[in-house]
Amino acid sequence: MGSSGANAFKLADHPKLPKGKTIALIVLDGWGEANPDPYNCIHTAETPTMDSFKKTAPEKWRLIKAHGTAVGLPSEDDMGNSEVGHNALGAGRIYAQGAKLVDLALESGKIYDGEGFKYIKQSFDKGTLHLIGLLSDGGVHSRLDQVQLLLKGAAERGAKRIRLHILTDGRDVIDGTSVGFVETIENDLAKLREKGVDAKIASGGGRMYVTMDRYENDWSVVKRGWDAQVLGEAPHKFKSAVEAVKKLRETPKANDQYLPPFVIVDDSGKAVGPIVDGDAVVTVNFRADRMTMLAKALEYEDFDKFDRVRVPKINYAGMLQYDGELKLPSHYLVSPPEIERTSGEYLVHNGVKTFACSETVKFGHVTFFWNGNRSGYFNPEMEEYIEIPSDVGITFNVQPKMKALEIAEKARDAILSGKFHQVRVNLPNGDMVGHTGDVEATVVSCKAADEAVKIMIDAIAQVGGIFVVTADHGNAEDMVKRDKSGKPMLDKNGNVQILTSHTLQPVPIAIGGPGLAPGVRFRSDVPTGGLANVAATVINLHGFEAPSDYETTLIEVVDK
Ligand SMILES: O=C(O)[C@@H](CO)OP(=O)(O)O
Ligand SMILES: [Mn+2]
Ligand SMILES: [Mn+2]
Repeated sequence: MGSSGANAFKLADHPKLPKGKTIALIVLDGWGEANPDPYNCIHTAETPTMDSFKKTAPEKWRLIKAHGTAVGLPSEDDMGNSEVGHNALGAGRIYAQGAKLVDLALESGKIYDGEGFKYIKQSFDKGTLHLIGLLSDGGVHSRLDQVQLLLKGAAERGAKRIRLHILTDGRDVIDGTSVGFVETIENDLAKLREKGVDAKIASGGGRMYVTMDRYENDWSVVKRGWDAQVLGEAPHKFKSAVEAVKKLRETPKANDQYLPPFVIVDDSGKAVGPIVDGDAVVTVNFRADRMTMLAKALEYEDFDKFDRVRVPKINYAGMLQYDGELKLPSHYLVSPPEIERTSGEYLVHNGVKTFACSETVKFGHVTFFWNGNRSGYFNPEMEEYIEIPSDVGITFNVQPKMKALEIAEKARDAILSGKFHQVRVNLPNGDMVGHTGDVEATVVSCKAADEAVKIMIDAIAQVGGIFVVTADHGNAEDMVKRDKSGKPMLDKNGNVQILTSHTLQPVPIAIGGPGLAPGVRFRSDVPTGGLANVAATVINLHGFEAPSDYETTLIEVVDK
């Protein structure tokens, strides 16, 4: 099909469901379902609105899968995340995602035959190959084994001088694991050196403080990385990265996510790996949101977000292309999934006016990811997207309510305005505060999210509309690392190991509201339904049949 005119997007009328209802489509970020437990912050928190759905209308409440192959990830051990979750929610189909595509390209060796690798290879003779990215096996933004394979593959194909610029994690993996990951990669580099490749770690820093900001929330994060990676300047200088990470973790409250930037220096105190003219650079994260800002800094000639001081002439490629619309970066090692004909695009072609809103840290989730990794509007006459500025310079346990109230109020106004048929929001609380590992703050955050849901549901009641409340993956419902039997695991000091990452849990979906036609309920014959089934469901509730290649709808209409 593709974009052969509006007709290609025409949807058939739903045989039973009416058009024109206002639908609030609410995504609670990081809100999974798990057994009651002291580390289940959603259970601990007062969440009367979310609880009421299950209690009062069990035939309109169910769980759906939000991790692993149900969202296009390599295996059932892969926790869900926002990118794949919102892609599935918006696109209604399951696409092999970045992690999987990179695995396949590395396994087959095709990664080395592509245009992107040939492009960076031009620098191997005279220049240095720099790899910049998240160093962990979290599998959300990058994966250690992929970096290891790429390192080896590049060395075998002629890279003589390699520098790594690492970002420590602690968000997709347990805090404190950075040391082990750095040791592992140092081993690999030592083996390469034995083979005559000059391979070293050149710089580093914690992902949330250095480089991996998103949606232009705080450019100073990217600047800190630029200074270390490109200019070779950082407040902390060390002889080795293992020493760096160990030392920096000794300061009170140190955390892998927030380690300050450091550079590795030689005996004379000179940085071992600034990026200079003639070098090649690969950003090794496959996921887009937290690499886009750096990609702009590396690629754009006109750039005014911070003073780059020196802009080296480099051959730069992303692991993937991070933004298909902006064609950013223009060179990449693996082609991203081609997500097209998303529900958002169908709806604008069928007269459904859409409003989308979140705060900065999740704004791209309900727009860019939702629309298949596409920036901007399909049709500005039919859509309005509102971004509420997120707090900057704090960790979100300090303000766990975040902007939930503001998002809900904007959505409420949009619902009451009568201008929109779909009002879509993401409430970040469970996820963003869950990632801090602060259990008490996460409880507060979940309550705030629940209150926000109530505001929107009340507005829907006023206009006779419909609500669909769901989530993109788990996080706040389980805040502790568990052994196989489910018991919390302890570290060597006897403290429980706090889980800052997402989970493998399913997420709830609830539908309701006075506009929901009588007889609508969840089908019982889609037991393995997942996030990708939501798009067809919502399209039905707007009064249309879903495209035939979409994952099936979760609802049926029984005669009443
Ligand atoms: O913060 C992020 O980048 C990820 C975790 O790595 O979370 P989410 O997928 O919820 O955006
Ligand atoms: Mn999320
Ligand atoms: Mn998250």
